[in-house]
Amino acid sequence: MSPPLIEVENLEAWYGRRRILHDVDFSVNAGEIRVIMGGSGSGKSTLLRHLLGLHKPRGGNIRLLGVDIAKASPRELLDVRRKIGVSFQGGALLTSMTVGENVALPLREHTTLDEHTIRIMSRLKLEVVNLGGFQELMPSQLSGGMIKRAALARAIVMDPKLLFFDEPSAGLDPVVSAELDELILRLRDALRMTIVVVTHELDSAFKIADTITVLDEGSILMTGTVAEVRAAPNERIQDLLNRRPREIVVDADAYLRRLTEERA
Ligand SMILES: Nc1ncnc2c1ncn2[C@@H]1O[C@H](COP(=O)(O)OP(=O)(O)OP(=O)(O)O)[C@@H](O)[C@H]1O
Repeated sequence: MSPPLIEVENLEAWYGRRRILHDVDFSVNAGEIRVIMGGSGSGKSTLLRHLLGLHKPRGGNIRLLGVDIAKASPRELLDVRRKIGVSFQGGALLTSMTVGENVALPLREHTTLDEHTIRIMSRLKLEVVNLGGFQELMPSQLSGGMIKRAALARAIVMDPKLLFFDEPSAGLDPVVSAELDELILRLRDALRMTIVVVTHELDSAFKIADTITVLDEGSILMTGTVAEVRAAPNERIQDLLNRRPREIVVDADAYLRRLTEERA
């Protein structure tokens, strides 16, 4: 069996004096769709930023495609980044360029391919996401779901081994969101991509995940298959699955102390 594409050991992440992630351990194997699930503020985006090497971990290790990203040279980091696709929340297409030009951007930036090949490759990827023939439109002429799909085409235009998708369903209606789920499954099956999806949408997570990592208050409650997560006896997991709110206990003194400490 090939080694995991992502290996995280004992990851610890801080913002200033606040510890956000601790004891985070998990790995992602080739060909799987891993969903990282957790409530608001559980640390999903922080984890994603560390996985992508945008922040250095305060403790622990992250190996991405076999490279320890905290110790990697800028050249090694660039090499790893070229093999990774990322689709962030909001899509972030450049509004002054056509859809086709947006999708072609990574090829222009990272390769020396000629114009004709770049056009063919970006058109092919637009077809993969069901946007064949839309290359000449401007992003403002697309619906929310189409923008997400165009951003996905851009994320996969370099045929990445590993694709990160942050909150695919955010801002989409259920039907469009279900279409995007189908597309993610197709990328795994047809293009054999390994995909990490960060979401708090349970329906979507259960539909697309091979495995789920459940994050809560900065640590991992469990990693398992959909069936294992659904059947987990852990009370906090069941609260998340049944959308039961956490009991909010406010310690006003501790809150004020932290505020003044953070300002000091
Ligand atoms: N740049 C930052 N500086 C300081 N604290 C931050 C920063 N970004 C996030 N945090 C804090 O870290 C914690 C985890 O936030 P994070 O955005 O990773 O959670 P999340 O699970 O992605 O939440 P959501 O689903 O609401 O986006 C939160 O308490 C948040 O306030």
